[in-house]
Amino acid sequence: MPSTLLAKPNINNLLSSTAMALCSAFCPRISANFRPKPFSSSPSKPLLSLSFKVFSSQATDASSQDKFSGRVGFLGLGIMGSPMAQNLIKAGCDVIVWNRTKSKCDPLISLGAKYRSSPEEVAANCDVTFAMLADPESAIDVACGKNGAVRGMGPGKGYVDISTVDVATSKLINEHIKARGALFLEAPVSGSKKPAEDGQLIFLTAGDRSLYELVSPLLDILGKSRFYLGEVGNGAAMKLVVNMIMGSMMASFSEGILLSKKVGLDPSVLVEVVSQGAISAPMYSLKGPSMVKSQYPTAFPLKHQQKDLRLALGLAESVSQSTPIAAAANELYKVAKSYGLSDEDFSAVIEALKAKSQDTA
Ligand SMILES: NC(=O)C1=CN([C@@H]2O[C@H](COP(=O)(O)OP(=O)(O)OC[C@H]3O[C@@H](n4cnc5c(N)ncnc54)[C@H](OP(=O)(O)O)[C@@H]3O)[C@@H](O)[C@H]2O)C=CC1
Ligand SMILES: O=CCCC(=O)O
Repeated sequence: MPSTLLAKPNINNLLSSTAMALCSAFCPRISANFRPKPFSSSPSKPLLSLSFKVFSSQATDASSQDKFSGRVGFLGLGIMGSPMAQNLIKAGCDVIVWNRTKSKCDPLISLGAKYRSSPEEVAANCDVTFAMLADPESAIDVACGKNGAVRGMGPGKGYVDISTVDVATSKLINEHIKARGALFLEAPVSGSKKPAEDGQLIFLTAGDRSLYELVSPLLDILGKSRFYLGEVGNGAAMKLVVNMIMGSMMASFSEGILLSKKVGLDPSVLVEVVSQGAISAPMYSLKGPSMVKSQYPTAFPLKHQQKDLRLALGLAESVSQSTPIAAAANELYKVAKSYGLSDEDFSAVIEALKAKSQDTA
C-alpha cells in the first residue's frame, strides 16, 4: 500500500504564519499541527527555504506523539552511530552502548549512557536494541555471532538494524531474531554525518509493523522522515537503490570537475553553475567546493560507498536488471580503494580519475 505523507510537528520550531499559509496552499496534505522550521533568506539563497519533519504514515500511525519509555541499546558507534546514540541520550532516553572498539563508548558514557561489554548483554538489558554497523559481515557477526545480540533477545524485545546491508543479510538477521520470539525492523538511513548530528535522517524501514510503531518516537528524535516499506528486505533494497544512484552521481560529477579544469574552465564556477540548474543536488553543493581543493573530509567513507555499489549490483543481478552506469562507477571506487582512499570521504573517488588521466597522458 503506497505511503501517504503527513507532516508532524517539530516542537523545537516556532510556527511562522506566513510559512504555514504557503504550506497550506502548496501542500494540502500537510496536517494542521505542522510546525515548519524558521527560514532565513540571504541574497545568494532562495528567498524561502523550508525544512520540516515529514513522516510516511498510515492511518494507524499516531505513535510518534508518544514517548518511548523503555531502555534503548545501541551497538556500533562509528561516524553515524555515535551522533545517533548521542541524540537519544540528549533526548532523555535510557541508553546502553557497546562498540567493538571500547574507547568510542567513552564520550557517550560521559553523557550518561551505560556500557555493557557485549551485544548479548546490551540486548538482554534493553527493550529495543539498535545496530549501526559497517557492512553485512559485521551486522551478522554482531547480531548472530558469539555473544551476539540474538542471544540476549526474547519475547517483548525488538532489534532495529540501521546498517546498510543487502536483502539476504537483513532476512537472515530477521530469522535469528524471530527464532527468539522477538521483533525485527530493518531501518537503513539516507543522510550522512551532519544529518545524523542534526536529527535529520530519513529512515527506510521494513519488518514488524508493531515494532515500527513502538520505535517511531525514537526514529523521530533521530530523523526528519520515515518510510514503512512492508516486508523485510524492502528497506535494504530501497537504501541500495538510493546509494547506487548516489555513487554514480558522484563519479559523474568528478568527471565533470576534471574535464572543466582540463579545458581551462574554473571548476568552482562549474560547481556554482550546477547548483543553480536542474541538476542541482545538495550533495554537489556540499562536496563540490572541497573536491575542487582536493579535500575529502570523511562523512561517508569511500569503502562504504563501494560496498553499497557492490551490493546494489548484486540486487540488480538478482532480477536481471541492467546497470552499466553503476557497474562502471563501482570499478572507479575499487580503483580509489586500491589507492588507499577507503577511509576518505567517497568524494575522493575523483582521485582515481586523476590518476587514470595521468596513466593515459
Ligand atoms: N557515514 C555515512 O554517511 C552513512 C553510513 N551509512 C551506513 O551506516 C553504517 C555505518 O556507517 P559509518 O558509521 O559511516 O561507518 P564507520 O566505519 O564509521 O563505523 C562502522 C561501525 O561498525 C563497527 N564494526 C566494523 N566492523 C565490525 C566488526 N567486524 N565487528 C563489530 N563491529 C564492527 C565499527 O566498530 P569499530 O569502531 O570498532 O571499528 C563501527 O562502530 C554502514 O553500513 C554505512 O554504509 C548509512 C548512511 C550514511
Ligand atoms: O549511505 C550513505 C548515504 C549518505 C547520504 O545520504 O548523504
